[in-house]
Amino acid sequence: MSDIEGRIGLLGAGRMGSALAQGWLRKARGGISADDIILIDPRPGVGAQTLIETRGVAQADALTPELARTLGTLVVAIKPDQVRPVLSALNDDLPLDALVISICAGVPLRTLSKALPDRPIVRAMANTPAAIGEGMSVCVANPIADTKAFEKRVERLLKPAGLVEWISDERLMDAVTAVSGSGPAYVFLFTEALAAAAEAEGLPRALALTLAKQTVAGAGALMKAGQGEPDELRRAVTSPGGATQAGLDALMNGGGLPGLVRNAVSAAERRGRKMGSQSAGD
Ligand SMILES: NC(=O)C1=CN([C@@H]2O[C@H](COP(=O)(O)OP(=O)(O)OC[C@H]3O[C@@H](n4cnc5c(N)ncnc54)[C@H](O)[C@@H]3O)[C@@H](O)[C@H]2O)C=CC1
Ligand SMILES: O=C(O)[C@@H]1CCC=N1
Repeated sequence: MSDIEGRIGLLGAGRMGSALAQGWLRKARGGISADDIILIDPRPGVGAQTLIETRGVAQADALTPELARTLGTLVVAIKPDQVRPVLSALNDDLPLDALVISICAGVPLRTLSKALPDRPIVRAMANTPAAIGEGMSVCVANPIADTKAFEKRVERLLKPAGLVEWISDERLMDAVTAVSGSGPAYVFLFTEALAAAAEAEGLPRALALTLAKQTVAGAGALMKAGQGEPDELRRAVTSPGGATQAGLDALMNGGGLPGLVRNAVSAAERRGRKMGSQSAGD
């Protein structure tokens, strides 16, 4: 065991839960060790299954009262509509000082606090690049968890999976979800579209996919390396009157890509907000 406070139960080890657990255990000598974690899921996802088989991470089919009593931290990564009934059933057994972190989209702190009253609860939005330590998590705490000590505990859990930011206005969480939670899907769709366009121009399918993937990954790595802000990096590729300019003009045409992205983020934000009011029973 490492110096993590108590055992970490990960409730729901599907696609996002697996990515988080992989992020936690990415470094052989990271802050969290395999012994610290129990994956609670009757059908763990592929990534979680690999951790069970290769790293000896413990697994349970259900969060029983006996298991709940052993937890220092509960990370909730089940589907949003299951959160309220599943957590309410734990109320008598989860220790009052156990830290609860929910990464469920559109599940507000008030829903979590109704299910598990008087506990430190943090609502976070993560994303799947967490699996390789390149995730983005944004957190908001309820009043009980709003202390430096809890902030440190949360960061010890989420920093091995990537960057961590805090907000104090929970209403921004649906916008966060629409940008960094859903964002990897937008980037993958762009990559698919780039590969399809490459193929349409006559490149063989395998080469088209390699060019699209490496271009998106390389551009991301350049931004991450701090070689300039996105607009500067774009200008560095764009020779006046050259090929890139012609391509960008087509992308910007009639509102083009920026308008599409604006609509996508706005639609995702609205969906998150609707899920939130449904889950809170508003
Ligand atoms: N997939 C993503 O990129 C992101 C997902 N999220 C949130 O993470 C949560 C999970 O999403 P995904 O991983 O995509 O879904 P998923 O369907 O891949 O995983 C859900 C897992 O929960 C398990 N499960 C269901 N009921 C359970 C129970 N009572 N006890 C234990 N395990 C149970 C299922 O067997 C499944 O493995 C959602 O609330 C979602 O909003 C948040 C950020 C990003
Ligand atoms: O699609 C969803 O609702 C979740 C939240 C962000 C990514 N996946």
